[in-house]
Amino acid sequence: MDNSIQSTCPVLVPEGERKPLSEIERSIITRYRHKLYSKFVRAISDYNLIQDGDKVAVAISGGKDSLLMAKLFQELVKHNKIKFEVEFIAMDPGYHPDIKKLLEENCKYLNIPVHIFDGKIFEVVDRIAKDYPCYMCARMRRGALYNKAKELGCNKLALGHHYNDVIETTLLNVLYSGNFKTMMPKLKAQNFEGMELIRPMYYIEEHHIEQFTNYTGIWPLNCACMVAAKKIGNKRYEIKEFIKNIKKDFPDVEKSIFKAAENVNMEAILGWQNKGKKYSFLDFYDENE
Ligand SMILES: Nc1ncnc2c1ncn2[C@@H]1O[C@H](COP(=O)(O)OP(=O)(O)OP(=O)(O)O)[C@@H](O)[C@H]1O
Repeated sequence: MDNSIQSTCPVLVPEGERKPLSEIERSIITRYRHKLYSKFVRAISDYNLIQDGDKVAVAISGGKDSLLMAKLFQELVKHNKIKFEVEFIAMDPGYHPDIKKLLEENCKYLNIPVHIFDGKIFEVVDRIAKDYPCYMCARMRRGALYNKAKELGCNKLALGHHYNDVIETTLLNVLYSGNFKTMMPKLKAQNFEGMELIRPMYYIEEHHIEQFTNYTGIWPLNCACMVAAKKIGNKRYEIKEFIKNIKKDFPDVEKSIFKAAENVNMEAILGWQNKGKKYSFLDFYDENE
């Protein structure tokens, strides 16, 4: 892969003035309806992510994706088609005080009543997982978020992963881990009984989130990590560039990668795993002769 490609966090800094809240909220169902709100609602419906009676903890890191997700949830609650409740949660993993202030200010400006709680994850990860901080951080973060969600009486935890995260994860697994595994729109939590993780931004394209963020004039948190930042190259940014390059010759490449997980042909698969057990096509080769 080209060594000159970006291996650190891309930074999003909106060019214009911050728009009034009423304009930002209106834009979600007018200017950005097709690109954002309709796709959010469609993923919730296609994958049956939310039902009447649910209480969803919406996880906010303060980045562009989760700030938008919070506003999309508020819009959905307002529309009242599904009778469910939301709580907004943000775990402070040990952010620099200026970063934390930006998170608080953005949530206040956007009228997102967020519960910010201490996770102290950066400190622990830096101490015990110096070489692979991202993996450990993600695991600890997930646990902390589930705990908080449970404490608030929620049965679902919503994360702000989007369409491009899904595609990049699928490709990362094929290219670097030698397996075919996508990022699922929902899954049951393993260590938190009755709790489900949902990804309602599943169909939303990242460049549309960037367009929206630019339009709002809100400065999201960029690169708030205090452990891995600048220490290691991030394969995800390399994959982003890689996809961007293939897209020049094959504009539908993202759609194809996304669809691949919907169209797995079980007659052309050598092996698979299910509930921790491995299978080979040979195990079933002589069946139904
Ligand atoms: N400190 C945190 N507190 C609460 N939720 C978090 C936190 N960090 C991450 N999340 C949740 O996990 C999702 C994925 O995290 P990741 O670090 O990959 O974010 P990202 O792709 O940079 O998205 P974002 O723009 O929302 O930060 C976020 O969108 C958010 O829902």
